[in-house]
Amino acid sequence: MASSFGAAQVLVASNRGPVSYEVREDGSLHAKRGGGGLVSGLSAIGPDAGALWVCSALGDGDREAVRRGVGEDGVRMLDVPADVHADAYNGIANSVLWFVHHMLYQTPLEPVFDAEFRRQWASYEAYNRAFAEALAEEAAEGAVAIVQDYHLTLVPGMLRELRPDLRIGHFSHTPWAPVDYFRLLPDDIAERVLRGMLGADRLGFLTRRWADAFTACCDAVVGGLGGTEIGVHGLGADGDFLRARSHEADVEERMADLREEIGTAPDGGARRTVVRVDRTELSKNIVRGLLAYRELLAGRPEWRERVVHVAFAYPSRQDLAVYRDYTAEVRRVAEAVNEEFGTPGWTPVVLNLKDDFARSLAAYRLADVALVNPVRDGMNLVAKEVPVVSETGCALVLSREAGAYEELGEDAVVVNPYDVVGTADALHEALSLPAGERAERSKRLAAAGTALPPARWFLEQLDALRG
Ligand SMILES: O=P(O)(O)OC[C@H]1O[C@H](O[C@H]2O[C@H](CO)[C@@H](O)[C@H](O)[C@H]2O)[C@H](O)[C@@H](O)[C@@H]1O
Repeated sequence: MASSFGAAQVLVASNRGPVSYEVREDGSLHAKRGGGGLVSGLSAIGPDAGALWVCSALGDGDREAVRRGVGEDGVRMLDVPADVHADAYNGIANSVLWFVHHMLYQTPLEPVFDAEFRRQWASYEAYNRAFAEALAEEAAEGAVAIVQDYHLTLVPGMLRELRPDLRIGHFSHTPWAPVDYFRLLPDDIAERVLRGMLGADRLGFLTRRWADAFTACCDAVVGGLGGTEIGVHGLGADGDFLRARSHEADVEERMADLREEIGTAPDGGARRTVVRVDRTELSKNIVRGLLAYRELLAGRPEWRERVVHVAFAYPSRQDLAVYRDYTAEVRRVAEAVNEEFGTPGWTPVVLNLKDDFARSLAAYRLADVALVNPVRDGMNLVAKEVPVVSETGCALVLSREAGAYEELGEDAVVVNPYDVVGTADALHEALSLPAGERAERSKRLAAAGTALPPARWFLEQLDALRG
């Protein structure tokens, strides 16, 4: 296949691919774009640029597509048995590795690594092996393979054994846990994860902080990095795409709807908007964000009727009870704020639980303040995207625990994500910034946030990997 990456063939491997399928009532298959920050980042360099993307079939629609031989050029979907995928994805990747790196365990009772965990771990190994074998089969002599994220930590080591001729990279889109937290994992598993990743020639991380944490874990658990190189590549937003997409007709339509829902202040002026857009993900800290907004309205009554919090909490990982419970809590707290403060002409929180990309872009355009307050986050692309699209320039309230803080911290209003009162104060400060200063800061945030757009982010890694 022709590639825009030069002579060597390029392969990418990730759990979630660039496309997923739905079976319609009439039995036809409908393709839609895959979701999440990783996919948005990789889409700019995937099949269209000539890379082969190996990913997993994720649901019945995808499995049906594989069975019918329906697919896109440059994408190979692996039909791993559904129970093996569920154990690997829900069980190990999202309930163990994600929790470790985001430090989400309620440690008096969790984690418990029992026989069930060991059974799921066997599936995680089988799942990783399926990827390694597919990559080994697809790769031409001397090809470059870049493996993505915590779902596939064992692939580099397995692939190295099968195909010593390849250049192998791995990129982590999550934070990396500090040594003491990483060592909650059983010793043999901690070692397997690190040795699996160290099978790569080069490992990439989103920030220096996560790269250093990984190095510290290797020093403590396996005596160092061996010959593996470490690189930092801070994935940025795709400014050109966002600017163009946010002016398409569907976004304009939704702007009109949103403007009506936001309404006008009692003096007839425009209401301010505090916007957040997240998957309903435990690490994103949506509930404390709502409590901070409540605190703002309680402690500074001058903002009542003058501000609306437009919060997007898209469905995520709903197979896991803890995510379903979190979604219910987000809804409960948003309703409680509306009940406590709402008036006939003012809904303080406009909560959106349905996935609608065009509507979130409309909210970006209307944003006066973006609220990004994760307890821990690999990067957080929303922090980088809103300043690019916001029409009047937006202020950014940003958690110091988001990877994006390393690049955007100077022009953001920075918060400790656990401090609800501090976050309420930050919201007040952001809402009160003089228009000129807000616009200036927003311009600098947009420039920093688009400094390494996805295509360059990927090319940078390829160049480094090829030496
Ligand atoms: O595939 P899902 O289980 O639905 O989850 C979606 C993605 O979540 C994580 O995204 C991270 O990657 C982003 C890009 O580098 C980063 O900006 C964000 O802050 C992270 O949370 C996960 O790492 C991906 O593998 C998932 O596909």
